[in-house]
Amino acid sequence: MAVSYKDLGLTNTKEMFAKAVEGGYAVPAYNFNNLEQMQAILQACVETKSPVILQVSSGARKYANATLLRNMARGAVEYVKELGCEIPIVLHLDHGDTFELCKDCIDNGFSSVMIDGSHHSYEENVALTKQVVEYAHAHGVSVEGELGVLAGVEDDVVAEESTYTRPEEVEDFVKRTGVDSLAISIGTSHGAHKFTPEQCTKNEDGVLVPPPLKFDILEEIEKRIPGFPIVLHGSSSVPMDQVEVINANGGDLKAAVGIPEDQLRKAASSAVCKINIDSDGRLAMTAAIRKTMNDNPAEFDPRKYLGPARDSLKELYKHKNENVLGSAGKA
Ligand SMILES: O=C(CO)COP(=O)(O)O
Ligand SMILES: O=C[C@H](O)COP(=O)(O)O
Ligand SMILES: [Zn+2]
Ligand SMILES: [Zn+2]
Repeated sequence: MAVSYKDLGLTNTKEMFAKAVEGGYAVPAYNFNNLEQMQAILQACVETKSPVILQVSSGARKYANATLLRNMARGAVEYVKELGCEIPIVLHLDHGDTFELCKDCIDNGFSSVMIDGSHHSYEENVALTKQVVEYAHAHGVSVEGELGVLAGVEDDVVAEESTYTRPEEVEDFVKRTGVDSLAISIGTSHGAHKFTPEQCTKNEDGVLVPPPLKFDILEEIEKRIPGFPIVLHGSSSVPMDQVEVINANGGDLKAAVGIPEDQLRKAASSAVCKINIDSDGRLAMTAAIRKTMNDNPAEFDPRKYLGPARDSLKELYKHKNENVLGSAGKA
């Protein structure tokens, strides 16, 4: 039997995005695969009074089981009430690649889905996205589409180079598909290695500084679809202090580079109203786990290393909400 997101107490993105575009901030979209990530996201967003998008990739569904994830989202709504602050919560499919997957999520309590047809031809992308929108909207569910390809691994597809979004396509795409938001490619990419050292310059401290995002493309897009909700994927900043902790405790992460926070702040103040962050959370958890295990070699209670990992993740997300996305206080 199908389960509607409304029965779980979740919301779609409609009002959430309208407020974010109007207010010049971005709603955080944090990926989760397990209990500790869920706790960290919810605690951080309640403490900062931020709306939140809980993101589930198809990999997360395989890892954690769709039924368990759905019931965790149901639990999330009750948990935030218990914490004393009712923030709007969206359960979102990240990088859906087929109609069937999107339909399955819609039938299983998701309030928002992404259909990423950007690896297909333009016309195929339009047709696939439109098909998902028709089914989703009949159920009150929001849909995110994508135009342009991000470099890196996406939907198990490896793109060596990004293809920036073509502003001249966005108006036609939005009109013909009926999507509620649009993910664009302006220089971000997935993972902890977003740029090669050759693509970067070095600042006076020897830190790699990547090329700036293509704000000219974003501006051109905004001119063509004024006020339309825009989404940025691949928006981890890859904090060097976390990378250093990982490497100092047996890790081996080389030449990791992310998107500088000032670039994201600037994007959040525009029509960009959803910013996707996953890798930074992975780094924070890994750093805390590596350090705790190294410092306490006799410890074997998972709570003793997952607990600090969760707390570090929570601090990271509070920082993002307060100092980067501007979503704090907007719930
Ligand atoms: O875009 C993302 C999820 O869809 C995550 O991006 P990062 O790898 O930069 O965290
Ligand atoms: O965009 C990808 C997200 O970071 C999710 O990653 P995943 O597919 O490994 O769960
Ligand atoms: Zn894509
Ligand atoms: Zn993504």
